[in-house]
Amino acid sequence: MQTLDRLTVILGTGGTIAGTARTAGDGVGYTAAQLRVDDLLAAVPGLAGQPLEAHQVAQLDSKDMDGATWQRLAQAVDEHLRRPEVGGIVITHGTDTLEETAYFLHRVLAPEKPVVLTAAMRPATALAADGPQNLFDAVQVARAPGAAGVVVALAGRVHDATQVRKVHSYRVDAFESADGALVARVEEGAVRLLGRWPAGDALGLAHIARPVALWPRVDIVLNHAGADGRIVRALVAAGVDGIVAAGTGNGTLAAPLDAALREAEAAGARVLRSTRCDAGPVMNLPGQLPAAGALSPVKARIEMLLALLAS
Ligand SMILES: NC(=O)C[C@H](N)C(=O)O
Repeated sequence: MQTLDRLTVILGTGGTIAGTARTAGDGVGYTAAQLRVDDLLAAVPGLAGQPLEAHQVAQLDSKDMDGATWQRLAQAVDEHLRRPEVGGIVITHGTDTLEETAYFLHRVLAPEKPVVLTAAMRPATALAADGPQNLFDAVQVARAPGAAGVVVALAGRVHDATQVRKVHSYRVDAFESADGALVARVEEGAVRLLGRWPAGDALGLAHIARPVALWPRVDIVLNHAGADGRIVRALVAAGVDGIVAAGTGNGTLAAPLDAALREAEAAGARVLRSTRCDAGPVMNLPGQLPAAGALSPVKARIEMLLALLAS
């Protein structure tokens, strides 16, 4: 049973939450000069005196997130969660690929203790930085009785790793859950549960232990007006192992793209149809390439990568 005085471990990975702005009015997230996770904690007076421990796992703009950093992060999360005195983990991350890291950790670790990813849309030195409040909220989520699984806490809302997407390039509340279903809200430091904490079956760290240079190659191809099969054929020639097609609507594909994907499948590549729409599932229909269900293209890519790692 979780008690309120258990330790929360904060793992820093970089992102705009750790970024410094060029000028006080720069609200876009210049991240070249990055603050360490201890500096981020020091900027949140409300966290003083709480049982926290901070470690720097990476220091990058999350557009540059990669498999090796995921391996290191999953390893660190697993190690800290095994410590009986640790009640939960907070990960500070960039917003750009946050939903991918959250989904990856969910599928690999499916932790019983809470793992809360948080971020900021504005740099730490912006006039009205959002990082300190998000970090404070994330710690409250990690310490909330009953909290579990991989979630994302940002702008007072708590999202399930499987549902969350970045939907806005600039707004402070840049994330949404598919169909609007939130796990919880954070109000004045209190966590109000609205849904369920995420749960699932963990694949385990051994599943991703292969050196990243030997991981299968999975790419995403977009359907659009005038799309043809040239990119797909180039990918097959380059030795791609899997292709996620971000289709239109319910995963529909222009005829030449569909034909090229079927050729890729016949040549041995795994193929999945997802949708470029912001929400909604892609249904499996007779005679069509396999569907990714409710997974967004980037999460379907992770799912395929993990499936191919098993083979
Ligand atoms: N707001 C942000 O965090 C954006 C930044 N480029 C990142 O993902 O690291």
